Amino acid sequence: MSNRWWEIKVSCEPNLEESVFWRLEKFGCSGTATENNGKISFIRAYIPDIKVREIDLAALSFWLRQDAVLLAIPEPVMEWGLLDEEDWSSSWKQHWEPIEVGDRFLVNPAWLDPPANSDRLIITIDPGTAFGTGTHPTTQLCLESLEIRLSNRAEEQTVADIGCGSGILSIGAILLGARKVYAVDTDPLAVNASRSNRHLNHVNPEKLSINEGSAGELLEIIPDGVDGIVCNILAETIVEILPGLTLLARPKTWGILSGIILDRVDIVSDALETNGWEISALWKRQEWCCINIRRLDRDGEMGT
Ligand SMILES: C[S@@+](CC[C@H](N)C(=O)[O-])C[C@H]1O[C@@H](n2cnc3c(N)ncnc32)[C@H](O)[C@@H]1O
Repeated sequence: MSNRWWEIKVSCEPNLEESVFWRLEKFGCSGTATENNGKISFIRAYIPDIKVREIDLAALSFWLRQDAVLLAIPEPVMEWGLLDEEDWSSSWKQHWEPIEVGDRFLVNPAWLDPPANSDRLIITIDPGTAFGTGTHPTTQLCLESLEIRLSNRAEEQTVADIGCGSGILSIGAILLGARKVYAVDTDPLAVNASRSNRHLNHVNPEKLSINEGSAGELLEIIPDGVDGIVCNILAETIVEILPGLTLLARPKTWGILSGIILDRVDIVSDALETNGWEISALWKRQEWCCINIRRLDRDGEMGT
């Protein structure tokens, strides 16, 4: 018998997007994709049908509407239906084209040939159920920030990718020349997806380690910390794990934090100050923003 998946489709105002993502993540969805026409966000998420019953989906729909009422935003519309494994994977494939990101990257779906004459760094991705196709603004902002951070002495730098999803940011960092990347994700399906994408991109496991867990688990592997941290998770989760990220930092460690909806920047920025970080740049795209950070205690040296 083939595996089946619930496909959940939510249409909502862009400023409800973060709250919808948060609910979907809590619900256990590991695959999500979004399109935004400027006025409405269309979010798709997938979850194996053995994990939830229809009554759970009805409850999810209720919570999404309730969140909108509390935020005084028009209520979202949620629909759901069952897909066979084959339909589920072709549904992904239909909605995804190669995409240029930043000045250097081209993210190419694994089932399409890469463009012949591109001078870009090609990241080949089959996301499986994991987040990270390169189409979401939060992923793009991270890749663009990595281009800046690794434009200088990349070969000397080690990077931690917290919440690696499909592994797209880790692979991007390796292609930019990082010495070593340590990736973690709490979702075992994301860990599997990252490992198979590492293989698809011919990245040596010695250069990119991928494990289940979060900042705490990484600290056991690399007690001396890293030169850079990239973390594309929602604002509330970033605040929660910030003390752990801080333990991974050295005096000159830089950070890239994405997945933050504009009106949640304040909670992240307060937590950053408490944990000894300052914001060096803030990039916005649609409703999302990505914060580039550096340590406050850098022995008086100005960071880049
Ligand atoms: C928005 S996706 C980012 C995926 C990819 N890094 C990207 O930029 O496209 C967030 C990922 O973080 C993982 N995650 C959520 N909470 C986490 C935590 N506390 N520690 C580590 N990973 C977490 C999720 O399973 C998910 O794969």
